Amino acid sequence: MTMPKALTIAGSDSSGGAGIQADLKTFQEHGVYGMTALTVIVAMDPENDWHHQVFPVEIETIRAQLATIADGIGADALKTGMLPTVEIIELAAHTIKKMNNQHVVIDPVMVCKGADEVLYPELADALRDILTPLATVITPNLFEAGQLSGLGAITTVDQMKEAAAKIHDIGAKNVLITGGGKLQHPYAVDVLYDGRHFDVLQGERFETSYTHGAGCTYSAAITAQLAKGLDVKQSIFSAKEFITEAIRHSFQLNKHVGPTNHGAQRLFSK
Ligand SMILES: Nc1ncnc2c1ncn2[C@@H]1O[C@H](COP(=O)(O)OP(=O)(O)O)[C@@H](O)[C@H]1O
Ligand SMILES: Cc1ncc(COP(=O)(O)O)c(C=O)c1O
Ligand SMILES: [Mg+2]
Repeated sequence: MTMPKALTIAGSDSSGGAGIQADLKTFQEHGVYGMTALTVIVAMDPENDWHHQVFPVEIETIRAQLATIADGIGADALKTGMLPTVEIIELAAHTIKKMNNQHVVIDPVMVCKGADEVLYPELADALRDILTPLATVITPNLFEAGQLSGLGAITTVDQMKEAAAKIHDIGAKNVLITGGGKLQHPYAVDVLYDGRHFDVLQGERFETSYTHGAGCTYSAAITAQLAKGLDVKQSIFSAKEFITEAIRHSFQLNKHVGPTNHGAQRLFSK
């Protein structure tokens, strides 16, 4: 048999809800064979209020992992997650161009939920200039969309549309800005712009702080559906249902963090 294959170029979240762990669990839920190039390891300090500690992987180690897939296997779709240095962003971009993949999902991770601070402020420019033009779909959250578009704080759906148009101008084919729990709105609103139309996706919104890894899970679900051959809109609409169920059934891990439930659609949907 053959299986659709997806690659994620992303970081490890030791707590298991976000990063490469979220990506692999989500690929698996979709029946997609997941492969990885690990860029950074994130650990959380239990003695220091769950402070995020970030350990980048050596560039040569990342290069070797990417060669394994780019030169040795191939992938039907790929996504990026946390990329902790400009050099690593450049390497990811170089590999994406070399692979000439039709389905490239860029999750321009600049912040970790829970930590809520910019991990590497100097990376915003590199994510905008180097990776954004390569995206079939880019999935910034509100903060990241403000950085990429140059609009700063985004607080309304109209501003999400304005930011999406600006990010499309930078070269991303489809821009999906996630409003999530941060936007003051009765629904969990995401705005999609393909250069012609705006789609406003309204999902059921849950009053919960257990949304760790939501963005990773959402972008991985889009990647998995693209790998399976769905078109961009179908992939995004399906992924929105997947993340809504994952948040409906999210749970507490400890007093600091609650991840989305990657298996929720399989476990609880009728
Ligand atoms: N409280 C919530 N209830 C329902 N959906 C949510 C909630 N928070 C986030 N989402 C959805 O989860 C997906 C990921 O968005 P977001 O949380 O903004 O990403 P990130 O984790 O990158 O900050 C989006 O579809 C968003 O609308
Ligand atoms: C390795 C890694 N990637 C990405 C993220 C971003 O997670 P989210 O999906 O909540 O935006 C985190 C957050 O902790 C992380 O540790
Ligand atoms: Mg995110």
